[in-house]
Amino acid sequence: MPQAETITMTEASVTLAGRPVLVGLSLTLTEHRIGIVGRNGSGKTTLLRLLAGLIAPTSGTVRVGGIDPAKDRKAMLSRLGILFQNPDHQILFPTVAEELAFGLRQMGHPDPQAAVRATLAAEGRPHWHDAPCHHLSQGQRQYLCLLAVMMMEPQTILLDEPFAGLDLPTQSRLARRLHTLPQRLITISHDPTAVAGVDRVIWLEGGRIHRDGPAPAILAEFRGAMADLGAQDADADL
Ligand SMILES: Nc1ncnc2c1ncn2[C@@H]1O[C@H](COP(=O)(O)OP(=O)(O)OP(=O)(O)O)[C@@H](O)[C@H]1O
Repeated sequence: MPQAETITMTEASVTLAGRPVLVGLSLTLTEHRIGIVGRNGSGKTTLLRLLAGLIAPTSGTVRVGGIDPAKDRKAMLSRLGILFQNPDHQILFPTVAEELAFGLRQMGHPDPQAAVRATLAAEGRPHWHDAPCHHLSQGQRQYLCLLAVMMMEPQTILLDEPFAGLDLPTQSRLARRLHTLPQRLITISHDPTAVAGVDRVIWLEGGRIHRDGPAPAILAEFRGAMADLGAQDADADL
């Protein structure tokens, strides 16, 4: 797999329904493991959508390997994959095999069906092939979505709260699996545990970069600030 290309944002802002949601973000992302933390409503998911080209900046620029992700969706198939927080926002097809084949077909893969069979066999889940997606549990559906993304072998995978709604053993299994992936991972979470050990943490606050640096220092400060806010009943602004 080729090295993940640099992602850059230059003074990128997003206004939604007249409200500034992201404000003047300038970032150069080159690290292998990146965490983005922030409170509810701080703009994390909007940033992920912006990086993936699902929305365009209201002003400023976003480039993935020099390409505008909002303008060239096809070029992004091999560059960016997304694992959404809710697998049901991602799954489009009734059966596992159809779901897994879709991305490959979009990419012009010569034999998606054979690739799906091979992947399910390698995962020890050949019995999933014809299973209806809605018969899988939430954790299994999320795993299915991860498999679909992995099969497309994008350079970078964007993960939105990947551990939310999963029980502890499923979280551990997913964390181990993610850890071994050769791709660049950009993980978005309100939970500092989900991004402990990454190379770089970006802390968003009110749509702006509040802190940006090594995980131990930034996460210690983030935990402290969240504990202080929690002690103050400070959720009225959510
Ligand atoms: N389509 C939209 N129209 C208007 N406002 C929006 C839209 N999408 C998001 N927002 C607002 O933008 C802000 C940031 O939302 P976003 O979902 O990016 O935050 P988040 O950090 O991912 O939050 P959470 O942790 O709760 O998922 C919120 O105040 C939200 O209400």
